[in-house]
Amino acid sequence: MIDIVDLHKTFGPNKVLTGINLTVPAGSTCVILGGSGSGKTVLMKHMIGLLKPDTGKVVIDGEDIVPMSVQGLQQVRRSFGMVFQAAALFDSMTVFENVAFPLRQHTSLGEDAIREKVRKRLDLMGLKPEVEGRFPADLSGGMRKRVGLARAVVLDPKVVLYDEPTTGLDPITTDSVDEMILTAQKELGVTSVVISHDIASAFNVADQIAFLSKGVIVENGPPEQLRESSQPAVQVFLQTWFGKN
Ligand SMILES: Nc1ncnc2c1ncn2[C@@H]1O[C@H](COP(=O)(O)OP(=O)(O)OP(=O)(O)O)[C@@H](O)[C@H]1O
Repeated sequence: MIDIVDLHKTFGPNKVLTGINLTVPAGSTCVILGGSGSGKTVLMKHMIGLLKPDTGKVVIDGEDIVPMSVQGLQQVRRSFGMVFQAAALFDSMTVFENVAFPLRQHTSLGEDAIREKVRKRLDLMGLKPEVEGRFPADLSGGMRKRVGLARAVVLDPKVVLYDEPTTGLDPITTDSVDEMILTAQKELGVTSVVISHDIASAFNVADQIAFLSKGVIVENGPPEQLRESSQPAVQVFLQTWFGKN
């Protein structure tokens, strides 16, 4: 579904990505792990064409998006759902209107069809119809995340990108966000890319973990492979994490 080939990106003197190769098969979940400033967000922005690489390819569903025009990219972005660290809901809109928003923007569905679709997605994320009329400020952090994911998947995307979805959450809420990511994968068959520095969560949800360090992916494979990695950068990261917990 996603194939990144020899991607390089420099900002002035700062060589952020220096030859990234990454394949994410359709329907699987890839977690991109790495320390602060290692280039995770920059890599994710290339996947939706928000940044253009200096060199390299970003193939999404068989098409290289690097040479695409703005219109072409808009089309490709329709097949992506995004979940941000802060749920990024519209505070002045109800839960229902937040989830309905992409349908109103990008489809010509009638009110009944919109209602049905919104209900289905809220239900999938474990949210009862009673919350539809509430505003984001009245929801817990975990519920806001659920609404954010319901909105991200309302247009039936092929890929969902999660930008540090568990940062700053307590352990129980983190577990429920992990569950939600697994539900979206299982029930909707989406391909997921999760940017994270939360190892516990990465091990919970990943089919594949790619570890980014100094501009390249130094380890890439199932979670067990990361645990047994002999790469110094991975070992330091794991030790720091397990020392902390
Ligand atoms: N638009 C930009 N212009 C210049 N430099 C940038 C830009 N975007 C990112 N960078 C630089 O690229 C490097 C990687 O940043 P990035 O945000 O991808 O890190 P990250 O791994 O996501 O970190 P964190 O976990 O802290 O969010 C940093 O040195 C950052 O300053």
